[in-house]
Amino acid sequence: MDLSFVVMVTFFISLLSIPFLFFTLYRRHPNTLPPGQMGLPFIGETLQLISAFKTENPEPFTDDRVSRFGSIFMTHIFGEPTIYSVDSEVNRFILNNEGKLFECSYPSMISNLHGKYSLLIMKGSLHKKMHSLTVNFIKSALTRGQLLLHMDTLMRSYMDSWSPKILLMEETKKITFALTVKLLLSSDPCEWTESLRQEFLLIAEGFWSIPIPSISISYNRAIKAKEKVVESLSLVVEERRRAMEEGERKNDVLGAILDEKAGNEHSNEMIVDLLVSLLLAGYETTSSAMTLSVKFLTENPRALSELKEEQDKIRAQKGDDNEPLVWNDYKSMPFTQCVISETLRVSNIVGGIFRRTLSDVQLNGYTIPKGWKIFAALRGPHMNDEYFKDARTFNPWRWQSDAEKTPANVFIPFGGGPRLCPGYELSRVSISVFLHHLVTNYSWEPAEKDKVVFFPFTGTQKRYPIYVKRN
Ligand code: HEM
Repeated sequence: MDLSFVVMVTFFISLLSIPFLFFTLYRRHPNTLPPGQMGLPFIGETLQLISAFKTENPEPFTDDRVSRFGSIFMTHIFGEPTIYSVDSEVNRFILNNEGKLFECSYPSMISNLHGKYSLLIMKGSLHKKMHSLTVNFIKSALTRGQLLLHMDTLMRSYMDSWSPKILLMEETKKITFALTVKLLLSSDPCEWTESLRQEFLLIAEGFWSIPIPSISISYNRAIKAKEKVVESLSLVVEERRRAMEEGERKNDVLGAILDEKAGNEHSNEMIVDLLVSLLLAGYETTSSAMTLSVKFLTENPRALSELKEEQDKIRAQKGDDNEPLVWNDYKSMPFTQCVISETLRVSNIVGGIFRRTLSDVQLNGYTIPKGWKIFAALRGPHMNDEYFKDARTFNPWRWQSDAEKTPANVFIPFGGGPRLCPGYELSRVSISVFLHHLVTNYSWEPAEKDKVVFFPFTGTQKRYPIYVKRN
């Protein structure tokens, strides 16, 4: 039988069964769920959400529903009835109760492309162990200084290769990829890392596509790219195991995984999935934050001049222009940190996180039944005037005066609880070093009008074309 016929039949059967399933789910707990609306059968409100997040101002999607239903409402997105929360306390509760009341549950296209041993998907004690191994390794690599040195060298050499007109988003992607590969595998940029990066671009394009290879070209390409990446990285792991047997040690994440007591018991599949998850999670996010920080600074000349003054001072204290930044330099950039926090707050690189309830859970007076999907919209509190005056305006100075007044559970661009982003400090340091070299050595201006969008990833529509000139 023709495969596409089978797919179509399956598709229509699921289409017909969704209202029934939903009706059954909803009827079991009719009065305990938050109010909301479910949109069309099967696709629910997914298209409204996507079209809002493809604009510069996605807020009306949530504002409209919050004004009618409150800060926790019910909707139907990405194939499932979902409880959508923009309430900061509820969001924090969800994050902190990971593994107890909730568990990570990304839409299938994302989880399929990650693999079952991805840090984002793994659960239980293995997740706990691998999460803390990653966090500890990154922390010590940063504070011991060797990672900062790599960053410095990489950023200078990439910036030296810039032509007068660049797409900043593409350039920052190359930089963050090279840096992550160095951190994970000690590999320097070469043909192999570039071809690996091309495969990662294809994988990322497959997120948010319909997860059926026979009807989605981008998903099909992403699956094939993932297979190539797995094959390529498996060879690296094999080779490293052999080298370690001969006594060779490398100070990178792969070395740390193989070095630990159970290192030999970890399968290649597990190690590769873990490496892939770090590359996927760190790559688009940090490069978007770098690009957007430059865009926001360009549009706020006063902020740019204050940041440049701070960075020029740091450079002036160095013996010569090639002297790399060290940890103490990073720790003496208070205004740069305000710019980074404000960029993260306004751009909401990760707009929210998906979870599933592990039992019936009480949230703000509602009972959310076991098995329901929850979306904790991290973006909601970040864009709320109650916590941030003129929340929709980029204002880095707010972090000088309001920092102590903002409750800790409100500003959470890196999530929280057991799944707190292991790359949170790494990305802040990378953005700081990037801004340092950019503002102390270059001037630039936008080459075209461009705008920020939030779907499928946060970034700019035209990848931020700029004319750039070395001073
Ligand atoms: C601006 C940059 C970044 C932002 C905004 C960001 C944001 C986040 C958020 C919100 C989460 C929580 C997801 C959840 O709870 O389900 C997360 C998790 C994660 N991030 Fe990041 N991230 C950034 C950079 C990085 C970098 C540089 C790396 C790696 C080198 C990284 C690796 C990860 C991984 C592996 C997870 C999953 C952790 C787990 O589930 O245990 N991220 N990130």
